Amino acid sequence: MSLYSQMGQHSNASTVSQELNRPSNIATISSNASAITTSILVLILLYQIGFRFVVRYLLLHDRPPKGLKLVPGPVSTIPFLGRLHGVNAIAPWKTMHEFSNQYNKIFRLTAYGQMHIWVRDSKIAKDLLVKRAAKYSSRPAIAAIPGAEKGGQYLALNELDDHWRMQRRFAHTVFTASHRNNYHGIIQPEAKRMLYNLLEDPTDHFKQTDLFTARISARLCYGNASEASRHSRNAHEFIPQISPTASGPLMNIFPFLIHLPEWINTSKRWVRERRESERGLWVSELERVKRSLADGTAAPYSHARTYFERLEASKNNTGDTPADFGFPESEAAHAIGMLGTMAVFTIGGPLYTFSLVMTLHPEWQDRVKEEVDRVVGSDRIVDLSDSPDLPVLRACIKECLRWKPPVPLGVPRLVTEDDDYEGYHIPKGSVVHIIEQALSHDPEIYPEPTKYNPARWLEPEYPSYQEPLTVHPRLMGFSGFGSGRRVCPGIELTEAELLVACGSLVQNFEMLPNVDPKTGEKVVPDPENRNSNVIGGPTHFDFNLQVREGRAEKIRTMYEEVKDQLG
Ligand code: HEM
Repeated sequence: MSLYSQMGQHSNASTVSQELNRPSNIATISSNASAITTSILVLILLYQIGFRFVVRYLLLHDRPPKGLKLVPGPVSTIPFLGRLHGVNAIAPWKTMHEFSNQYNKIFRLTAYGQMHIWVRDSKIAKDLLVKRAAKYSSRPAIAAIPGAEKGGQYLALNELDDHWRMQRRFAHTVFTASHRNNYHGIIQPEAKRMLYNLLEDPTDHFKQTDLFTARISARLCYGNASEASRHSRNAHEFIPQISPTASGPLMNIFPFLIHLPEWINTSKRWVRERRESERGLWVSELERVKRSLADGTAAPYSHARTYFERLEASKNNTGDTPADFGFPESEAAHAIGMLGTMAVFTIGGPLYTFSLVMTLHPEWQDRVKEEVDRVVGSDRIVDLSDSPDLPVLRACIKECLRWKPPVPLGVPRLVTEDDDYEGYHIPKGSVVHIIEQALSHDPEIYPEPTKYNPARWLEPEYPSYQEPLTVHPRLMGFSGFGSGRRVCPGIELTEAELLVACGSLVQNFEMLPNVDPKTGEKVVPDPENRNSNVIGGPTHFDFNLQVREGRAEKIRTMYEEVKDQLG
């Protein structure tokens, strides 16, 4: 078909013949023709590029090398966007758990042109994250926080580079020192403060459990809890901002939205403002520690103090002092701030779940009460040294983390080299997720997995039972904290805070369901009401927190004794 006849399809025929008969228009016609030719060539070119993109990127991109196959997975019905529909945006771990039951322990799901590999088996998780750690230990970018994976801004999100190595060494050093020194005696006084505040206002439990974790975190990081509420606020905004779920910015599900201006995509402003305020907070906290070291008023221990002392010592290095951590003060603000942030909501979630299960399961509350009363008595609260004698308390805590995992889909890993695993091709650039919800609900290890049953950690007939009970059950080694190079560095701190806080709660309070004044029926909280954050927990629920007989006076006296040390 000639160009003229193509033109004729789009114009009135008589008008065209009239135009053709006019000699003065011949030049115009030929220049129009060449413009149209160019346009069509451009269109063909774009079509070619588009076609190639579709064929190569969407179809061939996922094609495995000869002899290997792709990990199986649900069919994508929306080109490029992939299989987003049908995923429960409030509780995506439920969908992934269901898919993982259909596919044999490992499946693939492409979303927005990105291959995601989902694993529901602890052996495969270990094979990939531990045995092949060199390929599976980086982190993917987060659309809503561009660049978060670079420059040592957020240890937990950083790719596997030197910033990560230096900060990971720092985290190991400060957490080991804190653990060896019983967290510098911070946890118990803070637990007494929490008990006192709950006595004053028993309906304020959500805020008080949150402040308990935020204050300990701030004191460990900076030796001072005066900004604990700001740290907590930042943590509670940070976590949805990194979540690819209903609670976070839509950009984390549809990354192209990042290109829209702030006035259209208002969550960009939310992220920017939080990051600016976070940087201000982290820098000013660090500067305060620096000033207090100079004027001799610094707390005897803080992670920030350790940073500055090492820096100072390495400047005057005589050969027998350890080297500094290698990163500048501007990065230290982030290294310390991130550790502080992570220790708020991670522990707060299970602590809140504990109140929930004690309310739902009075039989277990009675068993913990009996154990704590017998071991600890009535004149003091639980101490870390009581741990070997409190297996029932430890079992009830660990069962909270198994029953409602705080990180139900793990923290994603980026694959940095092509891999072939058991005949499956796992391409570089894929994102691997370990479905903790499925691991901790594997019926072969945890019979009747949806049932809250701490006995599975205490009685030999259960597959998860381990001896001796003076040590087990414990959180160290539990799948919920990940594995390999990026395993959670906060496990011991979690264990310590939960032991003291949960034990003290049961020692001093009864946790009961509310009663509807009209019907006289118990109002039982619904354990399915959880937020959808990547690291989550129960949403606010109501229950009746009643001080135990004879405990009110004890709580007041204990608080008076420590009030001045709280800072
Ligand atoms: C119940 C409590 C907690 C749970 C369930 C938990 C779970 C996790 C998980 C699943 C990961 C990813 C591990 C992986 O990629 O294999 C992680 C990483 C991390 N956690 Fe925790 N965590 C908890 C408490 C804490 C606490 C108290 C801190 C204190 C600072 C903390 C700091 C971190 C950091 C910094 C990372 C990143 C490590 C890295 O990427 O190298 N976590 N945590």
